[in-house]
Amino acid sequence: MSELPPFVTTTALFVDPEPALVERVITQVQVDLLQFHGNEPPDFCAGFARPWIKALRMKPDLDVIKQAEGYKAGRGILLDAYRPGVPGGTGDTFDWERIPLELAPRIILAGGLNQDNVADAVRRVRPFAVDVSGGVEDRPGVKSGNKIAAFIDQVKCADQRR
Ligand SMILES: O=C(O)c1ccccc1NCC(=O)[C@H](O)[C@H](O)COP(=O)(O)O
Repeated sequence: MSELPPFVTTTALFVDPEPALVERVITQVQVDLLQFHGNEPPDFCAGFARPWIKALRMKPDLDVIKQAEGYKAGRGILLDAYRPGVPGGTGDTFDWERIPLELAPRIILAGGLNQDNVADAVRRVRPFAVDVSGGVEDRPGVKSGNKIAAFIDQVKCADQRR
């Protein structure tokens, strides 16, 4: 961690952790931000000495505005695709039309993004940021420098056309 350049944010991602685990991680690792990707309630997310973001998985009946209001103390809301039994990294997209325009400045858009669809996503949703995992991998768990570069190029391109 000490070799990281300035302005890089280290994020610890949890799915329904025990509080003791979060405490142990933030004590032992230089973590800047917590990402909660399970069913953690707002009070739980806010219970540690770190800023946090909350992932909401876009289950068909999810009331996005109500949920986002509940987690308003966080630094942002990550919207991800919903697949039963899979907490994240599904590679699935969801219907971006479900994202209320007024939430866009707080939204980190995730779910099935890749170099072919991210420009369209940025233009349509206008999120604060995008998040990608599988779409920049050569095979599961192995990130591709070329795919990451192409992905970033597409995001920059779409940003310039805002
Ligand atoms: O990426 C994972 O394998 C993962 C596993 C369990 C919980 C969360 C996980 N990922 C969290 C992320 O923020 C992913 O980047 C996000 O789900 C998007 O993934 P993808 O659809 O593969 O781009």
